[in-house]
Amino acid sequence: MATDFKSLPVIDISPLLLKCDDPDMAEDAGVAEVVRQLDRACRDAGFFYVIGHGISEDLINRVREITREFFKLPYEEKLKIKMTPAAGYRGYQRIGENVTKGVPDIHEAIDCYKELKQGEYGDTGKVMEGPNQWPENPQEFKDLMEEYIKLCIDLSRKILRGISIALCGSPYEFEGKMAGDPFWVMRLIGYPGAPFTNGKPENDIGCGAHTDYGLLTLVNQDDDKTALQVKNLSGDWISAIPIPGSFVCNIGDMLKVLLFPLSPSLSRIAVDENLVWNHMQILSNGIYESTLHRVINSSPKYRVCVAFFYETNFDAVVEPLDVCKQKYPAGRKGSQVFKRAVYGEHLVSKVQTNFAM
Ligand SMILES: O=C(O)CCC(=O)C(=O)O
Ligand SMILES: [Fe+2]
Repeated sequence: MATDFKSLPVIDISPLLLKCDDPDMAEDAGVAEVVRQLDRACRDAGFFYVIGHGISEDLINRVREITREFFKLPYEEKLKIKMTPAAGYRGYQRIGENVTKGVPDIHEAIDCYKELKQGEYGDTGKVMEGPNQWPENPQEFKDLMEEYIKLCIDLSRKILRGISIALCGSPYEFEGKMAGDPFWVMRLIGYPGAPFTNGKPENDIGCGAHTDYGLLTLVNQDDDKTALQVKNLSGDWISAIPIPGSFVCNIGDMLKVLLFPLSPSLSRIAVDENLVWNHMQILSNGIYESTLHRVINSSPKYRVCVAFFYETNFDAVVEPLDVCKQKYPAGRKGSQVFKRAVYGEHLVSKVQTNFAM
């Protein structure tokens, strides 16, 4: 949390989308302005709203509505696509089955992942193999979600071109070996409404404080409940108040890891908050954040959120860039060493510990 932001910036990315297949896009004044705003947002909060993204509001709303219809079905019906290790951790989880830092989260969810070809990534990939489990009811569920996923992949790649220009001038830092064949995760999440006691809502934690572990997340949340909260430097929780038709976008640990040496004492991928950002040839005091956030649905109404996580390639080696290693060979505080992380290994360790099976 780099600053004491009090709200999250709103970025109209339409100028970036117009030019984003042009290798010289960085020279366009409209693109340069979007890049400036993305850079500011990534340094200040790690979170921003995206508008002008080209995905129709109708589709965004329909994706949430069909998810709500599924969660309204009887439990036995939902169990037909139950998530198990044998199903590659794909499918339905009941309330409390997902765990954040040892505490069960008050949500139910369907998890889907990019489908891996058999044997494509050896033993690590094997854990995640298998087709996604789509419900047969509602009928058009699978087709709608597959259409939506394609659009989210495309949009994420384009936003990352803007972030890449902000970091190093080239639009393509997150393509090729790093994220040219990106893994993705989609979580369709339902948070029960808060029960009321003595006229006051009881704030159960829908999703405990965490950072996301990929590159970029696109959150499609209900328009009429404020539940997602983002932590600022002072420790205040700032609400991501819904803006209809927008995505709440946030950067994940992988993006941050690319920029920083890691502490070996941390079991999950996280980095020292105080390190000075030093990327490529550029020296900057800016730090890109993967900011802590949590979800508390204190509304009496059921809340739906569809979170799309755009990741690196499954086998990408994510490690601080060379320039960071040269600058801090033992870590900036002397006690740290550099650690390589293979994204797929990190993911597998997360999915295996995230669920109380
Ligand atoms: O429900 C939300 O608004 C966000 C959920 C979230 O942070 C996550 O699934 O990582
Ligand atoms: Fe998250």
